Amino acid sequence: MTAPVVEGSGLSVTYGQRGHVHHAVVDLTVAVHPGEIVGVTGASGCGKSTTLRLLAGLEQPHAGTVRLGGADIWAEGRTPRPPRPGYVMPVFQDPVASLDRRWPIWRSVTEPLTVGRPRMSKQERMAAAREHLARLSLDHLDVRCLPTQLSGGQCQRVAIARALVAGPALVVADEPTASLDVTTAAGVTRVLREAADQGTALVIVSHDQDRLSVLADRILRMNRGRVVAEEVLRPLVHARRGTDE
Ligand SMILES: Nc1ncnc2c1ncn2[C@@H]1O[C@H](COP(=O)(O)OP(=O)(O)OP(=O)(O)O)[C@@H](O)[C@H]1O
Repeated sequence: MTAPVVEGSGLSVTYGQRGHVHHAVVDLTVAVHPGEIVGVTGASGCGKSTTLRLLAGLEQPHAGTVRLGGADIWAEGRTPRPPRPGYVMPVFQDPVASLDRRWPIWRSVTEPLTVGRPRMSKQERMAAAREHLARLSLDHLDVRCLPTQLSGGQCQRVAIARALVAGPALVVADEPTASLDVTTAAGVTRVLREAADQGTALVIVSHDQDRLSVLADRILRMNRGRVVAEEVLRPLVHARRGTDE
């Protein structure tokens, strides 16, 4: 089996002060491998989004370690050290807030392509944005428009296109299909699965159990900050990708 893309061990996060302490995540251990889709579900407030932020290196745990690409990202203190820029791409719960309001969407979508790669012209970037947005049924959009001119569901798909465009090692997505109708959500599900088939690992938070059952290889159920159940839906995922054949 290949090395995990992300490995969280004994993670705990506590909010509040003495007397009013709230344990948002408690002793959480999880490893996600290339090409694997892990769903995280549970009641509102059980710690799903905090778990995503921990695995993305966006929040420092009060206890435990987070390894991205094998490196302990908090080893040197309060500044996370991911393996490389763009190694992990987040899709936040508020899709409008996750995009820069001043940037036309072609710029947001293709920004990850500008990091450590040959320079692309504006025309090339606009064409790449159109191509990736078309895969998410947004081919009718003018790529020069601003996020403020789009619906929440359209922004969500723009954010997903941005997250996937450069083939990151890991995508963490908070309710990526929440604002979408059934047909559009199915299209997004297909694109996320295709990304996994290309080797990207995904951690998806969702309240939608049916959607997760279709999408995920493994589902973690959380309650009061803890993983209380793990359901393996596709146990042969690593063999399927030929990593241990
Ligand atoms: N910055 C913060 N300060 C204080 N408490 C917080 C903070 N962030 C989260 N919490 C608390 O930690 C707990 C877990 O929050 P989290 O957002 O991870 O839950 P969730 O399962 O994602 O919820 P939802 O499904 O409603 O988005 C909640 O009780 C929340 O109120």
